[in-house]
Amino acid sequence: MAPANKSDKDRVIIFDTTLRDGEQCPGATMTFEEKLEVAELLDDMGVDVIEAGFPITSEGDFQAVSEIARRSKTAIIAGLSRAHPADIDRCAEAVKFAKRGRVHTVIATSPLHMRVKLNKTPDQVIETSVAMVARARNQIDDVEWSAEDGTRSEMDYLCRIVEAVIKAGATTVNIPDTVGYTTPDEYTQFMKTLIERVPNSDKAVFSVHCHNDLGMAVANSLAGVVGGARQVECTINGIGERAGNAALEEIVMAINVRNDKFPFWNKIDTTQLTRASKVVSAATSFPVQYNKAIVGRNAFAHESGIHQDGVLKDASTYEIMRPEMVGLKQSSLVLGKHSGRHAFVHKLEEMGYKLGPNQLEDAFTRMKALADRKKDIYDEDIEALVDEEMAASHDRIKLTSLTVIAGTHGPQRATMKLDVDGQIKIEEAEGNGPVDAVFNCIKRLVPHDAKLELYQVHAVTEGTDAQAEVSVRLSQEGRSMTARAADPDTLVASAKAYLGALNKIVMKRQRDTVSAAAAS
Ligand SMILES: CC(=O)SCCNC(=O)CCNC(=O)[C@H](O)C(C)(C)COP(=O)(O)OP(=O)(O)OC[C@H]1O[C@@H](n2cnc3c(N)ncnc32)[C@H](O)[C@@H]1OP(=O)(O)O
Ligand SMILES: CC(C)C(=O)C(=O)O
Ligand SMILES: [Mg+2]
Repeated sequence: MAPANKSDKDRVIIFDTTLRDGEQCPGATMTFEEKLEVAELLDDMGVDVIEAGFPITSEGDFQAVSEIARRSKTAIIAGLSRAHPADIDRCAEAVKFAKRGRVHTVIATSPLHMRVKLNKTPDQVIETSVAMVARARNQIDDVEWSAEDGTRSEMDYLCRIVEAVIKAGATTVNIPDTVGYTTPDEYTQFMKTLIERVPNSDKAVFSVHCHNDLGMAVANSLAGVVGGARQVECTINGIGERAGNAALEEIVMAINVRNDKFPFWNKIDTTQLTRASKVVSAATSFPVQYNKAIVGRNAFAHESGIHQDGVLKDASTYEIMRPEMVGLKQSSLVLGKHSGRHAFVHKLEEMGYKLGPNQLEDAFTRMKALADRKKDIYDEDIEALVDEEMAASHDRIKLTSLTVIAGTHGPQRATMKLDVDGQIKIEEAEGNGPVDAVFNCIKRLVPHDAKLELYQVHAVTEGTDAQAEVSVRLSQEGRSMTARAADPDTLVASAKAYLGALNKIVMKRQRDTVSAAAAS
């Protein structure tokens, strides 16, 4: 039913061709089961017409279209066919199982395509179109006719052929921008002129089908609707021939968000858009570009401090739609080198940390330093960084700097600067490997007889730039102390972990001395 302030004439029929035009692009072929899964999802999310395939293509495509037709709930199931008797019959046979089926027949109408590709005169193309639409209508009530390369066709000729196919029984007339050539104002005018000049245009729904060769598929589709079309052909994630088709999620959200400019309505449940994007991406193995409108992983993510601060104060500062509208739980604040303190504090609070002003400032500085070296900062990185910050706040021995020479030509050599009770000390040491050199350096700087009982390294997150988390256990006089430290540099993490355990030993010894003195 139409929303309160809208009528049926403002309704835009959403025709999804992910399973036909989407699947046509190299590498996007889906299995039978994947096609069924995508079709079910499209049906559930309120797509009006699902173009399930091109039945003459192969036995597999015929079976997929037939099965999708059998399982269809409310959507019309369409199949594509050339303007060829065998194609039409095969298509009608496949979609006949649907509650509502559609035969979609296509033929090119541009001078170039008719002459070079079809080797037919314009009159022959009209004759064939009329015959094929009539043939389809003899088998099914719902017939769509498409003028391939429509936007490069001559207007007078297009008016003639469109009038003829509507007379022959076409219920939908599609004027594709097959090669993504048109522009928004041109396409609005094109559709307007065609609809005005074709005498029986009120007997069919006019449709747009735009390709993205110049990145204008969505803008052109909307412009075509402004020009009078009431069906939009599109695909999930904008997949399709060459640079793709108009993206369904972008069309639908543009109509929802800018209804002042596009005063139309459709039946899509927008909260399923994110899921649909993921299902199609998985089925086709086509990754979704990070900055893809609506469904890209950055579409509702903010890393810049000024933006994060704005979003925390009021999301509408930097978001023109709420993430819940497209099926996301919430927008995300990603920490990185562009982040500010507001977002950092917010993230810490979310993770259950409450730091004092000095600790917070230190942790923030270290997060920035880490972000300069590491591409992605995960919650685990923050956790490692803050835990270490809290543990290190009372340390008597602190690492100031470390340089290690490693490689195939040993011996490995470490140069280390430590702050020991406020005094800066520097030393060099060699070792049997870089870690050994680092630990030998510490022993020179802070002589001790603790034994190394455990040394363990693992990656905190994924990737070659992941932080290394090192655990070190030292034992002295029957007591063991363990410490952990994380850093993108494994040797720095090793030094910090060793010093963490050593600090614990020193602190413990200090506490024991104080309590012994108190007892005597
Ligand atoms: C703009 C679009 O997206 S249109 C849809 C494009 N999609 C596809 O092509 C995917 C499925 N296609 C296929 O599986 C095959 O191309 C088939 C089964 C349709 C045809 O295969 P073949 O018979 O081997 O022909 P082939 O694909 O090599 O050539 C196409 C033939 O169809 C003709 N043709 C092209 N478009 C049409 C049309 N709309 N109506 C009638 N004939 C057409 C061509 O002129 C050519 O005919 P010719 O052999 O007399 O020169
Ligand atoms: C089959 C038609 C509608 C098509 O995909 C195109 O012209 O791009
Ligand atoms: Mg196409």
